[in-house]
Amino acid sequence: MEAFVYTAQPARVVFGAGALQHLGAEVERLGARRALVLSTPEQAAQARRVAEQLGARAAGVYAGAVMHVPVETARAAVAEAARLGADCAVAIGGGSTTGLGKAIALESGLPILAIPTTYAGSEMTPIFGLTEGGVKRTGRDPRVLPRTVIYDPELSLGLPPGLSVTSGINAMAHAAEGLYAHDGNPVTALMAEEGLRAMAAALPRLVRDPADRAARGDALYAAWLCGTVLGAVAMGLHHKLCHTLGGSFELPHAEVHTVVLPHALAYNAAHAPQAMARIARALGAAAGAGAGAVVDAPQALFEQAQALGAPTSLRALGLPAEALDRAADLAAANPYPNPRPLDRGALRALLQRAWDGAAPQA
Ligand SMILES: NC(=O)C1=CN([C@@H]2O[C@H](COP(=O)(O)OP(=O)(O)OC[C@H]3O[C@@H](n4cnc5c(N)ncnc54)[C@H](O)[C@@H]3O)[C@@H](O)[C@H]2O)C=CC1
Ligand SMILES: O=C(O)/C=C\C(=O)CC(=O)O
Repeated sequence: MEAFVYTAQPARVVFGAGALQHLGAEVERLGARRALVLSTPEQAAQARRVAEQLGARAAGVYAGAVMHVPVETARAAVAEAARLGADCAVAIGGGSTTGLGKAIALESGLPILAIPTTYAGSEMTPIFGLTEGGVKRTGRDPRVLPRTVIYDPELSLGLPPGLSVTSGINAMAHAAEGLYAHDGNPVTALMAEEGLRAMAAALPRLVRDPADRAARGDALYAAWLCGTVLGAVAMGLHHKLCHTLGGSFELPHAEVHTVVLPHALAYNAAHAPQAMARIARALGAAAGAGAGAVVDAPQALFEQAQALGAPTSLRALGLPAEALDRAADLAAANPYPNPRPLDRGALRALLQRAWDGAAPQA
C-alpha cells in the first residue's frame, strides 16, 4: 500500500430513528445553555418544534436560511444570535441551513449541532460557502465543522421524492469525485464506494415509497459517508462546474449536480480508470447485479437519474443557451486538481451535452 495522509474530522454522530429525542442531552453535552435554532422559511414549523423540545435551552428561532448563504443573511443571523445571547446554533434542514450555521460559527465561534434533513452532506465538512454580489466563495475552516450531528430518518420523511433523488445524487457526486481525488486514501475510498452503493440502492426505494423508513435511514447513512469524503479530500471538475453554474447562473444546487455528474465523470473516465471501476462496482452491487454488471459508470449514473425521473438537462433547469460559453470560460479559468487536464473546448462540448440532455460521452 502506498503512503497516505488522512485527517479525520472530529464530529460526534447520533444516528437512528427517533434520535432527535437526544437533542437536549446533546446540547447540554456541548456545554450550551441557549441554542439558536436555524431553518429555512419552509421548515420554520419544524424548527419551532425543535425549539419547543429544547424548552429553556432554546434562545429562539431564526428561519431565514436561503441557498448559497448570502452575506446579508449571514450578518442578520450573527446579529440575531448575539442579540439573543445564543451560545450554540442548532441547524435543522439541508445544506442551506447548515451553511447558515457555518456562517455564524465562522464569525462568532459558536458550536453547531446539525440535524440534516437532506443528503447534501454539509454537516460532515469544514467547508463553508458565502455569496456576495452574486459571487460565491468557499473555504475550509475547522470552526465551521458541526460538533454534533443528529441523523434521524424520521425528519427526512417529508423530503419530496424529486428532491430526495437529486440530493442523493449530490451526495453520490462527493463520493465519485473523492475516488479520483489527488489527496484520496484507502479509508476515504472505502467510505466513497460504500456511500455510492448505499445511496444508489436507497433512491429507487424512496421513489417507490417516500415513507419507507428503512430506505430513509440508508440514504442518511450514505449521505454521512459521502459528506465525510467531501470534507476529507479535494473535489475536481464536477464540483467546480456545479459551483460555477449554481453561483453565477443561480441554478438549483442538487439538480445541477444531478445533471452534470455523468458528463463530468465521462470527461475524466479515461484518466481515472480505478475510480470508474469502483463506481461501477458500487452501482452493480446496489442493483444486486454483482461485480462486472456495470461497465460504464457515467452511462449507468445517467440511466439511473433518468429512471428515477430526475432532470437530465441544464436546459430544463432554466439555463439559457447563451450562458454556455461563459460557463465554459469560468470553468476553464481557475486551475484546480482534476485527473484530466482542463481543455476549454472539451468543457464547452461537455456543457453542450449536459444542456441538451444527451448521454455522457468521453
Ligand atoms: N459546505 C458544504 O460542505 C456543502 C454545502 N452545500 C450547500 O448547501 C446548499 C444546498 O443544500 P440542499 O440540502 O441541497 O438544499 P436546501 O438546504 O436549500 O433545501 C432545499 C429545500 O428543501 C427543504 N427541505 C429540506 N429538508 C426537507 C425535508 N426533510 N422535508 C421537506 N422539505 C425539506 C428546505 O427547507 C429547502 O426549502 C447549497 O448552498 C450548497 O452549496 C451542499 C453540500 C455540501
Ligand atoms: O458551496 C458550498 O457551500 C460548499 C460545498 C458544496 O456545496 C459542495 C457541493 O457542491 O455539493
